[in-house]
Amino acid sequence: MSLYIEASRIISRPRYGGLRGAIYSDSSLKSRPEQLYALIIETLKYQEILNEVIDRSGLLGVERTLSHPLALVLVHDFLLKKGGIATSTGPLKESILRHKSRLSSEFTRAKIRRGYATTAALHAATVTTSARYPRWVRVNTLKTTVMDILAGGFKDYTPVNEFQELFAKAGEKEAMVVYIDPHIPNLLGFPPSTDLSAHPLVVSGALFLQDKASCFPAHILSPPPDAFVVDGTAAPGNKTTHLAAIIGRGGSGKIFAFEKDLKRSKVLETMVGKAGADRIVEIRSGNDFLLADPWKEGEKEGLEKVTHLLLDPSCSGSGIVERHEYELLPTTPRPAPPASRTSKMKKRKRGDNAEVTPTNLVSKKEREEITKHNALDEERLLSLSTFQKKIIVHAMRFPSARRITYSTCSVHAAENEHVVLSVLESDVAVKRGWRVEKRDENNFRSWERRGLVEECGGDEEVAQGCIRCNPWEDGGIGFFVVPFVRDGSIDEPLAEVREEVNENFPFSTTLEEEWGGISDVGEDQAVKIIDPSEMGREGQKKRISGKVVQTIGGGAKSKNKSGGTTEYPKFRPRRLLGSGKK
Ligand SMILES: C[S@@+](CC[C@H](N)C(=O)[O-])C[C@H]1O[C@@H](n2cnc3c(N)ncnc32)[C@H](O)[C@@H]1O
Repeated sequence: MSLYIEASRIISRPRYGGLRGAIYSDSSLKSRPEQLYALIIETLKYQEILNEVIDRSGLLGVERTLSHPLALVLVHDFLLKKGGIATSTGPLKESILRHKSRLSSEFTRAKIRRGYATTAALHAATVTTSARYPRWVRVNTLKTTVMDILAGGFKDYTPVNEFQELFAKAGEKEAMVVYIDPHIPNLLGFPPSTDLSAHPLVVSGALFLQDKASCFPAHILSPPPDAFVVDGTAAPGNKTTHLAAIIGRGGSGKIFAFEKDLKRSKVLETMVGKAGADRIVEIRSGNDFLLADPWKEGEKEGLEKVTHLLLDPSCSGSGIVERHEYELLPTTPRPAPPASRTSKMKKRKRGDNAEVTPTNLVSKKEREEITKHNALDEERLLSLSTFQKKIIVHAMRFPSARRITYSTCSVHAAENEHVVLSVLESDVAVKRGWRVEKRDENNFRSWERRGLVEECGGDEEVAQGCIRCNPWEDGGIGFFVVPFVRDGSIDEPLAEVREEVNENFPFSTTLEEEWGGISDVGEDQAVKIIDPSEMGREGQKKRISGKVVQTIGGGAKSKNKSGGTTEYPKFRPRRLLGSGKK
């Protein structure tokens, strides 16, 4: 499939998150992802002027095989890319080259109407005016203060009241302005094109380039100076270092930063060092948080005392968008073919007038690939959310835990609200009294965008407790955070909770150990699956004759102790977990 057809297919289909995610996760694409990304991002950046050229040239009225998105990407490369359209021949290229003088002259007129004598002038203006969210900078209070920053290196910057004032107006350059964020203490916004990556204060770790939404979790978790804190999934360390700044140097608090990946642990170490937070953060390099055992001998003065946990696990990243990224703007309907040009057009059969969409240009095999890809997407989301739930449920078992934040840079409810609902139903949440903190109970009540009620099964209170951030319009990437709290008044005896940890985490146990000898409850007695999405390798929960039973999922495989693979039979009960009363 041509680069142009793939590009037009991507820009015309609904996208809930970032372009990079949409391209890199689509295994059905044949074009090089970087080439596709560059073509789409550049086309959409210039779409307003390109649309004007396409409209005024009457291209779509004549070339009936071109859809609007397909025309956009082709006209972009024809007019704006050095070297022009990226194929030597072919009907698509011909459909543009037939109109080359008209397109070129309309482009010149469109530039002049905007006051640009040259294409270079158009480029320069577009780079500054196309950015859609600020350059956010977190002031690291372990090293400096906002006052010092604004009175020192950034004294020439004038404060503005709204972050939108950081953006350049059409035809103007970005101004030297700064925005002091009202939601996150010590967060500053600069004009989008401000490049601070090599700034001495960034290099020294006094400033961190961190998106606004990425600062929500640590701020909402808000551990006091003497708190013992876990960051369960820490690298590269934005939130760990933010937590360290909140705890501060003066207190006796401590952060245990878990990172499973050894390479990423190195990045975390560098970041923590740069932040001046080594004395506050204990890095558990290459450690899987799911295996962290707060009851282990040696954790009496460590994990056992942890009250606050920040969980920002791997997710689909569907909320990640970039400053210069745009979506396809709606356009006017395709014009009727002009009478004077019909003679130049190929004779068309009756009923041939329907718009040719990129999908029509896709072969049957390619359509099948797209369907397969969509199924894979769903499978990927399911496996991510299974992992996300597991990590929250594990944190909820920590004996002294009182407060947890869970966050993702995903816009999918499957990784956000649905995960919240599911963990609230888990045994450990019910037994230990975990709930979603109410909107008016924490320091983030003034943030307007909350969880989606319809994705919270209509539960307004849970939805209001969740926090969402929409890509671009809220000043950055798409994000989700929820604070869970418990007051400890309905604690299960710790011994019982601990037993569940041990029961649930030997993925490498033998089948006999997993079954625990309870094999007398047959499949036909299962009446209700309580939470099918919890079915990881360890199986499903079912309500069987009034009991909640953990069973083993059909066909699931796991590594066993002797290094081989165990394939589980279908729905055999593993062990009784409780009375089933909720
Ligand atoms: C979304 S990133 C975290 C970003 C980080 N919070 C920040 O703000 O810089 C998720 C990280 O969790 C790590 N991870 C995934 N599963 C883990 C596990 N079971 N235990 C510890 N770390 C894990 C990944 O390697 C990855 O580095």
